[in-house]
Amino acid sequence: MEIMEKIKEKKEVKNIVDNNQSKSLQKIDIKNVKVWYDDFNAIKGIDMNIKPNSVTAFIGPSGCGKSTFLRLFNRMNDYVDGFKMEGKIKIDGKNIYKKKVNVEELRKEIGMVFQKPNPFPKSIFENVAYGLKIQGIKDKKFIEARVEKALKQADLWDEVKDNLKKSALALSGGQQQRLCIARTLAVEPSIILMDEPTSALDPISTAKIEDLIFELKEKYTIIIVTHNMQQASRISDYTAFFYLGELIEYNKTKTIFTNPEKKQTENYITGRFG
Ligand SMILES: Nc1ncnc2c1ncn2[C@@H]1O[C@H](COP(=O)(O)OP(=O)(O)OP(=O)(O)O)[C@@H](O)[C@H]1O
Repeated sequence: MEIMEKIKEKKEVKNIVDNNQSKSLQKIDIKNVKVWYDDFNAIKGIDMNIKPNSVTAFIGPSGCGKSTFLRLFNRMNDYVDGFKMEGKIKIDGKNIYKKKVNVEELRKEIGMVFQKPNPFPKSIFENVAYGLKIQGIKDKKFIEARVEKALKQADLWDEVKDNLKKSALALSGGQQQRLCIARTLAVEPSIILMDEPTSALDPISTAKIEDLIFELKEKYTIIIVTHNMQQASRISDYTAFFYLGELIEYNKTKTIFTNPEKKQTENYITGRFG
């Protein structure tokens, strides 16, 4: 091969690698997203990238649009009357609002944990196995192995392994929330959305969930809405501050909490409003 051709070929390979690298730098790519509930403009044109294997905290005063924005990623707002969205959201490079997207498939990739633990009135085992069963998986051994793995990942296995048939409703609030995390993990999503997951829990259960989030980020991309500034600064890598439907500031958590660029961010994190 001529030397010039070899150089050209090397350059092309490098370009492919660079493109792939820049793609893999973002798990979620959000472009000019706007949301309305009927005439009310709840999200006013947000651009943002979320990095894989990281924890991103959404903070901001009540009603600023954090939950609305979070629920865009698993298309949960689709069920809300009067909801309308503009803009693009790509997950792993794919536009999740394209008409042909299978929303059930999308939700396998994106788990969600809510403010109040919401186990089903079923046994501990059935709660964790639920997502696998509705996917049509019947292999008992496979399901048992996944349930055990998910309960271990959620740091609940040791507490429940001898009582898997017990009702999930008999667990404490903190245990129920870890069960809900296990239920989410059992279907092996790549993103976990958490909407104030510890606001109904006592400090010890909160600490357990925070430790868990920290461990889970090795394998998952986690986005957490929180009103607790200490929590955001303890567990997140990146923090996004929202106000009145706009993304005011988004940066490394350390920067947001030690040296924010905007006065509004500083006022919020120091408790001067919100
Ligand atoms: N289903 C809905 N129908 C109409 N308006 C809604 C609906 N859900 C939210 N909104 C409005 O959209 C705005 C953003 O609400 P959202 O719940 O996303 O805010 P938030 O920042 O998560 O608030 P909080 O911290 O109190 O949970 C608010 O003004 C709210 O009243």
